[in-house]
Amino acid sequence: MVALTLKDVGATYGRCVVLSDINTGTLRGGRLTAVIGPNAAGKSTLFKRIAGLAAGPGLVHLSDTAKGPEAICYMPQDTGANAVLTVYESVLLSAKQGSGWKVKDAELAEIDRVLAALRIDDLAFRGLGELSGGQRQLVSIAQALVRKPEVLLMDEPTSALDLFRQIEVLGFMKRLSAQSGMAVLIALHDLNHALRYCDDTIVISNGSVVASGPTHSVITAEMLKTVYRVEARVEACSLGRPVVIVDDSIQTA
Ligand SMILES: Nc1ncnc2c1ncn2[C@@H]1O[C@H](COP(=O)(O)OP(=O)(O)OP(=O)(O)O)[C@@H](O)[C@H]1O
Repeated sequence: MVALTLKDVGATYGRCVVLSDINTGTLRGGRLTAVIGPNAAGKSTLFKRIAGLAAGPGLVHLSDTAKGPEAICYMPQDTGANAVLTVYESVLLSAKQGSGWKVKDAELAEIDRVLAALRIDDLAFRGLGELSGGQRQLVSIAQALVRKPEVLLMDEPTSALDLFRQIEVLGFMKRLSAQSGMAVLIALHDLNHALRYCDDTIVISNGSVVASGPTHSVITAEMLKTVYRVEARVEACSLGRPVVIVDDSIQTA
């Protein structure tokens, strides 16, 4: 199974240093890892750096990969809609990225399978430009999945989805990563989603990793206070699951 390790990784935009000295333990296939942190902490930049779309020092090391650099797929936060294409065409185009133009029956079957799994098969022949924000986000997930990456970097993939779709997509990603051995990193703002679905969590603040490890040990009242500046509790709900309850913001002078 694929394993991703970051050693002393940094990222810069021109002369502006946005990330520095990012070290992770080995991020293994088959697991979901949440990447959390306040706005502008550097989560998207970390994904871009891992995907080779941002410059910076350090080493992004991928082992046990069958595909080499093609193994990594980055699903951006903002998904532009090319109004000319239909959903099906856009997903097919994504599946064929980097390979020839001959389309095999197995590739078409895979597209059908992914669209059905995300319950957007009814949108297949709609134009991208006429979709809602949530529908577009689901199409972006389909575009990423048909590429069959070994490492999938999902930047706030549920931000436009309703509650039902949020838990459906995250539950689906958890089952898929366990079955396929894909390593999935998900930038999230909903910490209860991280607690429920993600095996591990990396906390980024001001361009550095301030905590990482099993999600339940990382999302604590102390971390919420220092990183997010909120008074909060992590308590078991009536079903025994840990949940974050936010009481107040901490006002600083
Ligand atoms: N292309 C760019 N050029 C210069 N600075 C950038 C660029 N993209 C992002 N930044 C800066 O890098 C910092 C980190 O941004 P990034 O998008 O990685 O944060 P984030 O943690 O994903 O935030 P959010 O939760 O708000 O999406 C911010 O200060 C941002 O202004």
